[in-house]
Amino acid sequence: MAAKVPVRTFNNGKTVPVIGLGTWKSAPGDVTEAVKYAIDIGYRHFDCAYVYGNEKEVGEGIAAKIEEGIVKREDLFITSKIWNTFHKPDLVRGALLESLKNLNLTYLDLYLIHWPLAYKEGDGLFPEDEAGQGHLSFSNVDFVDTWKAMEPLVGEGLVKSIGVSNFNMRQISRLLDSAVIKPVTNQVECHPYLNQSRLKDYCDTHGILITAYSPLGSPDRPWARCDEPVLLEDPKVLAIAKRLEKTPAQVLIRYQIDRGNIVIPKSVTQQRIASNFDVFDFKLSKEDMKLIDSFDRDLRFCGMAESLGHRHHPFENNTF
Ligand SMILES: NC(=O)C1=CN([C@@H]2O[C@H](COP(=O)(O)OP(=O)(O)OC[C@H]3O[C@@H](n4cnc5c(N)ncnc54)[C@H](OP(=O)(O)O)[C@@H]3O)[C@@H](O)[C@H]2O)C=CC1
Ligand SMILES: CC(=O)C(C)=O
Repeated sequence: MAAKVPVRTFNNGKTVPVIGLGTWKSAPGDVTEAVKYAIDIGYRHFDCAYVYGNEKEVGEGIAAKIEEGIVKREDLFITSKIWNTFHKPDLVRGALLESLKNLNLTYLDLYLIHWPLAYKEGDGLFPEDEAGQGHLSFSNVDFVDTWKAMEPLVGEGLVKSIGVSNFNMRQISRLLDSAVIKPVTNQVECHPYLNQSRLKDYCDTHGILITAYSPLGSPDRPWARCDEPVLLEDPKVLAIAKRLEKTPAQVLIRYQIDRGNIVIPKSVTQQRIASNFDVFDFKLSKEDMKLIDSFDRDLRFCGMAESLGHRHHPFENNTF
């Protein structure tokens, strides 16, 4: 039997496994097998999103393992995210129902506002503006109003918890001013090159857990440039991994766990899915944590450059 994954507790008392499998860029043809294998070896947490275009295939992996009797639905923690074109309050419930249908589930454990940015409703997931120069068409919907439409979903039993993603400190503060339900997590890019220490301190103060996305530096992001540093090949990370007799990925994953974060590395490769999960037999020393903290270089790999100019862009104006 697979070992139990340690959990963290949200501000609403619900628990979340500290490590989950990311699914962005996992091809529909690969992700079902990846999810099935992950469940077999003990993963219980899966990070999904409508915009990843593979929820149906993730759901097939989950359904297969429930059918086989390996897990029950309540053993699993499934996250999805509302995409930017569905922020208008009257679209929110329908967007959730669509993800539930894709995933073949009756409820989600966690539903996130994927970005604080709203795009024009109804014209595909990346609507272009009238000039048609590849510029995105924005919507004026305020994420505070989107949040107000998400809150009733908890009472309805369609989602157990709600949270945000890619929110900066000011945006969380605005949300908290009117929220009836506090977000349980802010899912943000987080790794040694962008360790988010100030945002983390702010979130800690308000009982909001950080979920670290792209913890390995997202080497397969579609816009990666060959002149950008590769975190998994950083000689300083390699040296720590060698000294501890761990893989660089294990060190990067353990870094998040030892900071109190939740971490969601993505892989569709069985051997990596397994080794990324094999991180519960060691802990980084205080000295190594401090050393890795010092690698920060404010380097963001998922900057949402195509939405610069949006009034709710989270990373413009040097806001953390
Ligand atoms: N809320 C948001 O806006 C965002 C959320 N996310 C979420 O976070 C997840 C993780 O982030 P992501 O950007 O995918 O990037 P990660 O940092 O998790 O890196 C994934 C890449 O690393 C490779 N990899 C995985 N394990 C290893 C290993 N042990 N050794 C070497 N290479 C490895 C994978 O390859 P392979 O698969 O081929 O094995 C893949 O190319 C996403 O999948 C998604 O669920 C990510 C970005 C934005
Ligand atoms: C990967 C992802 O969630 C993005 C870019 O929004």
